[in-house]
Amino acid sequence: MTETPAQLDLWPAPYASGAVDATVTVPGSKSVTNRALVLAALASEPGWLRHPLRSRDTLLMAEALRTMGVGIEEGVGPDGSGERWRVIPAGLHGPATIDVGNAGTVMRFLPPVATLATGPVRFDGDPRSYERPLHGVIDALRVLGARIDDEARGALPMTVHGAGALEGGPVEIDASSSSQFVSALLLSAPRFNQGVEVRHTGSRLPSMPHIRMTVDMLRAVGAQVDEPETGGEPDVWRVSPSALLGRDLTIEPDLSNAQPFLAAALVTGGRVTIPDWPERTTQPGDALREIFTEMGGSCELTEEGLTFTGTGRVHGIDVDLGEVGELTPGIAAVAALADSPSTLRGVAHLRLHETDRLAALTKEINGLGGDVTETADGLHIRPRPLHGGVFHTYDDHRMATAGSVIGLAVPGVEIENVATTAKTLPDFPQMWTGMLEA
Ligand SMILES: O=C(O)C1=C[C@@H](OP(=O)(O)O)[C@@H](O)[C@H](O)C1
Ligand SMILES: C=C(OP(=O)(O)O)C(=O)O
Repeated sequence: MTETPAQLDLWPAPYASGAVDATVTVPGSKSVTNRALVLAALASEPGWLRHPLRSRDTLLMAEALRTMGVGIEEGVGPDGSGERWRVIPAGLHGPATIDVGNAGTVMRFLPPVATLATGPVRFDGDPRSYERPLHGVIDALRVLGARIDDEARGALPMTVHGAGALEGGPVEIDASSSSQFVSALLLSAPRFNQGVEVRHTGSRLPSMPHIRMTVDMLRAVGAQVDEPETGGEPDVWRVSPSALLGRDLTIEPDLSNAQPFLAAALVTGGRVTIPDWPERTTQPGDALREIFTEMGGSCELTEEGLTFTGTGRVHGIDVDLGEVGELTPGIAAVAALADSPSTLRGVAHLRLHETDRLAALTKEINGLGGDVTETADGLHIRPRPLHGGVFHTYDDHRMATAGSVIGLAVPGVEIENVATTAKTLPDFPQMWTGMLEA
């Protein structure tokens, strides 16, 4: 049956009649929260997470760890200091069933953890999770000594038969389809008998800042990591076996979720401040300072946070986004509103993200009158006058926020299933309207 508009869940994206001027507090980073949960669960003593992100992806991670025996007490700190979760490690056990949703971090980071549990741990998730690459993790874990039943061969659903320990040691993987393969193996490696030596053998390795984030967070809990950027062999990471410390960790705001708000300043010629923007960070969203400046704005990092100011003019950009792939939908949205063409390169692997992001962006921007073509590894975007219409999101949070950016500048854009932003930013619609009312 074909879907009629009446059956769609449509959210009229607010149009900005003038320049936005707002301060927007952005919740914690998905990538940092889910790494912190895994590392705290594998530690030898309890730990705390301050300001963790509470969203679908992080609640799935917390629930999965609980199912294997970890204690996670969600709560708020005293005197309105915000969300504060206590993680109490325990002997990991099956039988357990883990719902990964469509969270790359859950489907990739937890199979190595499950090898350390006693008993079978079943992994299942949204239909899209069956299509997302997982072979790098499955094949590597087998080489390192794990028993896995993957009836779909290299994909979900599957069962990891945890033996309470994993031998570990050297392994080669091709992580060109997802950096999360490398991060997954490194995060659990201190608990493998021999630790791990991961050698990436493929061509490109995307999302390097996310691998740096993994290495930094491992070191912060006491792990010993050798890696290419501090003098190690290229494309080789080594983690030694060791106990991990329970820490009291403050989670940074999610800079990729700050993107639509910064984009709002850029496309309306306004000003947006994001408090608590870290001075130093491994989050890929930090690259927005440079990318959005090149596209026509300017930014300043002060004690108040990052203030981004637009001029009302938006320029196209030619940029390799391989390191910061998750920023692509938001950059494409801004590029569609620019005064010159853009070429976004280095992001072929986005075809296997929450949805095929290259196809989805092309179809939806063109559906509003745009002129976008897919290239082998990205998008070519020639700005055209856009008109209103339905912007489909394909269960992809970043499609919903990208469409909302276009809606600021184009009257009559309706976002289908804006609730999909719950994956990483459940309050997005309220935050967006709040920004415009400020
Ligand atoms: O490790 C992480 O937290 C992430 C790594 C990246 O994945 P890919 O390397 O698969 O793109 C990124 O796109 C994703 O949003 C989060
Ligand atoms: C690719 C993304 O998520 P995941 O962690 O599910 O891979 C993303 O958030 O843009």
